[in-house]
Amino acid sequence: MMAAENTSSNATRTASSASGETVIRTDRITKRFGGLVAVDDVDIEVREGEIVGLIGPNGAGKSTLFNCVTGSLSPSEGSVYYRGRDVTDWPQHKIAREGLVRMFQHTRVYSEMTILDNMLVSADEDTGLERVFRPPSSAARERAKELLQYLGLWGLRDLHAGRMSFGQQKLLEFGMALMADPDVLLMDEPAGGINPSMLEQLMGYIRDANTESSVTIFLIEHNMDFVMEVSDRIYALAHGEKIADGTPEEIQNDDSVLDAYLGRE
Ligand SMILES: Nc1ncnc2c1ncn2[C@@H]1O[C@H](COP(=O)(O)OP(=O)(O)OP(=O)(O)O)[C@@H](O)[C@H]1O
Repeated sequence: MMAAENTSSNATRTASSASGETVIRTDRITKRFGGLVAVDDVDIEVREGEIVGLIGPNGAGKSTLFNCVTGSLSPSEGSVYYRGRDVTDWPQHKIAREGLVRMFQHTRVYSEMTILDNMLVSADEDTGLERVFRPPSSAARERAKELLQYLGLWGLRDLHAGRMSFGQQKLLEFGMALMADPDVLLMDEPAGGINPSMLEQLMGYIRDANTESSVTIFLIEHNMDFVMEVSDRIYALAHGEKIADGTPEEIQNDDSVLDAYLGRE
């Protein structure tokens, strides 16, 4: 019912993803830093084919929850499941090998390398130093070319990444993430610092990755217009606790979400 009031593409995705297998699940995750409870007893679930948003005021615990899911932090309590397997104590690189790729708020492109080389070192072919010393396969080169053309960056391929604009670097980082052929992509504020004209473009790329390359997407976002438009479902955190989850429309009308953003207790 709610989904039908969204855009038609959103409604279609919501309908098709509802039956999807659970890809990520957290079971009562708590993360403490000393006396501070950054994430407090949080259950979330991301299903195959969904775009799921994670919102909340500054310090709500969003990045900490992401870090627990990707294995860069160990939760103090609770469990993380990836496709039904308990991965709570798995190191980050082992979870990443299962296809869970993380993008960061601040771009992590290699600024002294060309755009094309940034793409090639991101191919999902080798690990560690092998990536640097082994020449990329022709398949990786082909894929890099295809993605750079798609992202409008092929003409700039020989430019050092450090010379690109911030928005272009974010696009490059998105391309690098796709080179790893992700199963699930966790994006930390994809719209942050992007100019308005690039936002639509970025949303299109995220949707294409989801619909055409079957990438399940879980994203943290402060830009409300963006997260409401792109997400099938949204979780809201405040003070480490899950305060709401639902369709974008449900979240927009949720009193506890409004209270959290307005600072009302
Ligand atoms: N490594 C750490 N050590 C101590 N405290 C931390 C650490 N990481 C996060 N915190 C604290 O945990 C709380 C949650 O932080 P977190 O970065 O997860 O929030 P967030 O919702 O991602 O915030 P923002 O939107 O500002 O990025 C904050 O009070 C933060 O100061």
